Amino acid sequence: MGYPFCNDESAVSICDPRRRSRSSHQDQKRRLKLRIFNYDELALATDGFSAGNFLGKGSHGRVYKAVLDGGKLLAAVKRTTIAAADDYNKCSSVNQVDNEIEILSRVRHRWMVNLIGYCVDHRRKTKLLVVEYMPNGTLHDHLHSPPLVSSWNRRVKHALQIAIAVHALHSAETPVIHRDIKSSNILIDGEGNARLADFGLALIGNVNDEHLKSTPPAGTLGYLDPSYLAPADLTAKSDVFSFGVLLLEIISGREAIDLDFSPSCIVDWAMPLIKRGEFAAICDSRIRNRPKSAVIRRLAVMAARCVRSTAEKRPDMSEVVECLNSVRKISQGNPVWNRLWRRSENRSENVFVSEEKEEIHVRMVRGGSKKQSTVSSVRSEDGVCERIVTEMPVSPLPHRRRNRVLRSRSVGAMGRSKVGPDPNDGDNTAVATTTIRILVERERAATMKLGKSRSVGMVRSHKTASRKRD
Ligand SMILES: Nc1ncnc2c1ncn2[C@@H]1O[C@H](COP(=O)(O)OP(=O)(O)OP(=O)(O)O)[C@@H](O)[C@H]1O
Repeated sequence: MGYPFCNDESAVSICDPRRRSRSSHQDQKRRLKLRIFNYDELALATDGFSAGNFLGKGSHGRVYKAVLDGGKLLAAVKRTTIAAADDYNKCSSVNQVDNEIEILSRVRHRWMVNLIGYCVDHRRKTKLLVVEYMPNGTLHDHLHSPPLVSSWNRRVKHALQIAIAVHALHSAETPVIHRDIKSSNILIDGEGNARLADFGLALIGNVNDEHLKSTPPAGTLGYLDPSYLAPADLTAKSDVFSFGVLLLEIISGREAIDLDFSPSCIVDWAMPLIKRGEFAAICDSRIRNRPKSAVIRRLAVMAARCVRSTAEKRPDMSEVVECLNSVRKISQGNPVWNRLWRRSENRSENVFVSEEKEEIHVRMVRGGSKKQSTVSSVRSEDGVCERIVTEMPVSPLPHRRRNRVLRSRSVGAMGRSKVGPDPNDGDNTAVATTTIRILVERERAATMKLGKSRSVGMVRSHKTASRKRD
């Protein structure tokens, strides 16, 4: 496989080989050489892939910390085994690594974990991806592993950074749909910024391109768009759905699927509360400083809009970025912005206008003064209701037994695969919790139908999957 090269621009940069003839000069200028590593160099840099340098394990293989260039460059090396053709799981892993190289060699962004280079060693049947090293764990750790509890400001910043990265991917000259947005695919860099990682399931091209139309649905249960049932259903709005789930996770601090909650699926749990305007009930009570009511309301309504069952009605990522930008300004306490915001809060007309701009058609009913801890209701066309509650009761999230949380794994569809644990995985300790793997056979091009609960997927054939859209 030949991999074209990109430079590092502030926006996403894409090199599409199909466009090379048209803009070869421009392309030439934009290309920057990816490094081709040899195996020994990476073995040395990871101390022989030692346990001390082990960072984690994903569905494609293991990840190690590497010290390169005499200590000047820290990197993460993702190692996958090239296996026999009849090994479904490993084939799928290799396909995902190939896909990740293919996409990351064309796309770069400051809020993404970018590719530095790669190594293919046929003798050892190994492929290695060398990406930027992120020393501060995953967003999943920051949200769900006490004592790390992110502040509201930090959560909003991370949500905005990821929204910007996803928007850049969607709006690139040759768009990219990530298909696996989730908190464990967001890594935190040395400066505390959130970076989007793991492009193993991503697809590059226009949704009408043949290769996109023929790729079976894939993603992670709990984050997967329920309207993405067949290859033809794929649009950028599937990423918007996953981002909405991520936003709910950021607001609430609960997992996308958590059996200690009823309903266990975060969308089904949060939506009724948001519709009733009970924003405090979805807030992560572990954060000491309460969020401004405007912050939590805007975040919750945006999340609710992102997870709407009708894909077309979801906002696009530019709108999400715009909303999160304004939320960030409010949460940071920018005095000018706060003054403007308070003024609009005090005039129902302005609230109407601003919410209408967000395509939620609201009717504002003001009930009493703020001092009296009263509630104002804002009802949208689709039943999403906002209540501006001056005194917000905080109901703590119930105590969670960690082993009741389903750690979501990517549903691979880059190659042939099957349901069940990886038989080649001798070490399951890295995944302490239950792992769900539902894998879709490419040949059968099975479609995934999510029930109304949106949390549990089952595989259906084309014939049986009735695609009811609202
Ligand atoms: N660039 C990196 N820098 C530092 N640590 C990393 C990096 N990439 C991955 N890791 C660590 O390795 C772990 C495994 O990552 P990987 O992307 O392979 O799988 P995953 O996203 O956790 O799972 P899945 O592949 O099923 O989606 C991560 O949880 C993280 O702890």
